[in-house]
Amino acid sequence: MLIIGIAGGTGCGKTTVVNQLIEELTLDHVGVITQDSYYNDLSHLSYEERVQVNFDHPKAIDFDLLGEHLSRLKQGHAIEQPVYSFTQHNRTGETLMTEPRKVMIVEGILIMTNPMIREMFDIKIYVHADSDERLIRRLKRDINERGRDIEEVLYRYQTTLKPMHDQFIEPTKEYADIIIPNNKYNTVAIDIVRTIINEKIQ
Ligand SMILES: Nc1ncnc2c1ncn2[C@@H]1O[C@H](COP(=O)(O)OP(=O)(O)O)[C@@H](O)[C@H]1O
Ligand SMILES: Nc1ccn([C@@H]2O[C@H](COP(=O)(O)O)[C@@H](O)[C@H]2O)c(=O)n1
Repeated sequence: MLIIGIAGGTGCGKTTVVNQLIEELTLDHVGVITQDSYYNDLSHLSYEERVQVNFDHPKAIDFDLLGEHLSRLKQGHAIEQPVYSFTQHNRTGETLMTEPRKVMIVEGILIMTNPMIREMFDIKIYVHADSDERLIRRLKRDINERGRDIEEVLYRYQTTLKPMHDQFIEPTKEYADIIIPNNKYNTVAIDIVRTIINEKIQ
């Protein structure tokens, strides 16, 4: 199994890159794990308390569960990936059965901050977009798709998102084997990574 980690700041286009990569591939060969599924279970907190959580700090992620799931997939077992709700700020209680594939893609802002998880990646990719571009994309996406308003996004950006990006996420760029510049759609980089994946699944 080839495990590809795709990191980068919020709004840089990780999910879009993953969708572009798998577009022309047979889903029997490629599987996707998203870091969002591994936000800590916050069922012990009220909604008001969950809203206050810093979701951009590595401590917000259940890396033990993510590591356990990746190990099980590597051993050829299916896993139950938790389903996450951005409106509830919590896991939904549902799971998505995820089968092992020849290529597993793991994407998320913080996945390369954890040494144990980082070690599990055969290829590490960092998607880069400038911070103003990322903020614009995040505003549009969170308002349209994640039930947020402009005040919420900007408050989160100033209080946690930007400082955590600078402290934890941007420094993981140094671990990357490949950096994809993504201020504009980058079809050349997508083709290169897809070629690598295709070689593996031949
Ligand atoms: N290269 C790009 N140019 C313009 N918009 C983009 C680009 N890549 C992604 N987007 C848009 O930006 C938003 C955030 O992208 P997404 O892939 O969800 O980022 P991430 O998963 O890194 O947070 C989405 O609405 C997506 O359509
Ligand atoms: N309840 C939550 C959990 C996370 N976030 C934000 O999501 C961002 C990571 O996801 P991307 O798809 O943008 O990579 C991260 O910056 C968190 O602030 C949230 O808003 N609410």
